Amino acid sequence: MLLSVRDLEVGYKVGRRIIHAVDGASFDVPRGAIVGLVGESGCGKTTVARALTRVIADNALITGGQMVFDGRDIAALPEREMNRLRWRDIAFIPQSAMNSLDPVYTVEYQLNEVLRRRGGLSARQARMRSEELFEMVGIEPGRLRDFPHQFSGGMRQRVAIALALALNPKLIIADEPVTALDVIVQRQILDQLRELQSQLGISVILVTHDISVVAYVCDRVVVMYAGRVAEAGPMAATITRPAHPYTIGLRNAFPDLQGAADGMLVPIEGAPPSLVEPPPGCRFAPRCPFALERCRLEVPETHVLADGHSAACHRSGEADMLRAEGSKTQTWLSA
Ligand SMILES: Nc1ncnc2c1ncn2[C@@H]1O[C@H](COP(=O)(O)OP(=O)(O)OP(=O)(O)O)[C@@H](O)[C@H]1O
Repeated sequence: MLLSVRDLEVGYKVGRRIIHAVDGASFDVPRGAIVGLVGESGCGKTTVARALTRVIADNALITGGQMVFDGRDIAALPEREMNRLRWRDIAFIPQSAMNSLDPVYTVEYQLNEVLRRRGGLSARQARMRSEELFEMVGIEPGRLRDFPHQFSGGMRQRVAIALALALNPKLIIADEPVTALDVIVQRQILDQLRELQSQLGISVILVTHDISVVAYVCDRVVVMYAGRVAEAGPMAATITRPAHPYTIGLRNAFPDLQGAADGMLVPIEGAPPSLVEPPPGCRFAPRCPFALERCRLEVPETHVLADGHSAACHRSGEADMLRAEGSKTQTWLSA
């Protein structure tokens, strides 16, 4: 396993309150796999992604858990060692990657910053590597001297991928890499990411709210809800045989996916709970059509359903019924 996250807790201090943005999240990233971290806005995906690089907001605090990357716990590494890990071992493509390229400098200058300052390459080596990287992501090397605004959105995303690949990391974390792009360009970028990932044997964590992106490109999926992992497993098994009502509901919100409710778009009514004072039991219980009294009171354990597939639901033993009922529109309308 390249990365094992266990019981991760990250909070944000706002005044005298703590927002428990990630509250006991556990998941694994195998070597050479693309893992989708999926869930609706505010569930803590970006917080997890940033905790993994330890580039977190000033008011954020990692308060518990482990993130064992290649045998070392990121949470416990001194900042100096962590800094050595960034770009070289773990590269992060932030959510606003397309706009985060500095408009004042050419793309080559920005690649040089990573290659020379971080990687210690000579000017000549950096030039050669930049050309190689551009070829890898399908951009004509002659365009290295262009400024970010001279590239289209999709091309800028490719540049961001080239930048992430610069020092041959073992893991790339990409936060919503295709969200702002139209569907055709999305597919091209995802195809490219997949191709590079398999060529180079790296692992990718792809953060997205869009489960159809996960279905298109990921090997595994981790479904987050309100700061916790609801369900995790191999992509095909989790999408076709989800066992957590939230995953079933999420699938219904993307009607193109196989198994979605009557082929119609059915949103999950309501909103996620407060992360300042989350409900005591299952966090999805207030919106769950299958919730029992117990669900409102007791935090569900994570149940292993099959090899590498698990769900944190008191009723995961009744998964066949949950799937059958959960794929009916009516179930969600009357919740
Ligand atoms: N710097 C911050 N200070 C206070 N609260 C924050 C901060 N950053 C994030 N949060 C809160 O933490 C929770 C998790 O946010 P996070 O950005 O990780 O979610 P997300 O699933 O990535 O959502 P999105 O897709 O909208 O970015 C949210 O309730 C959010 O409002």
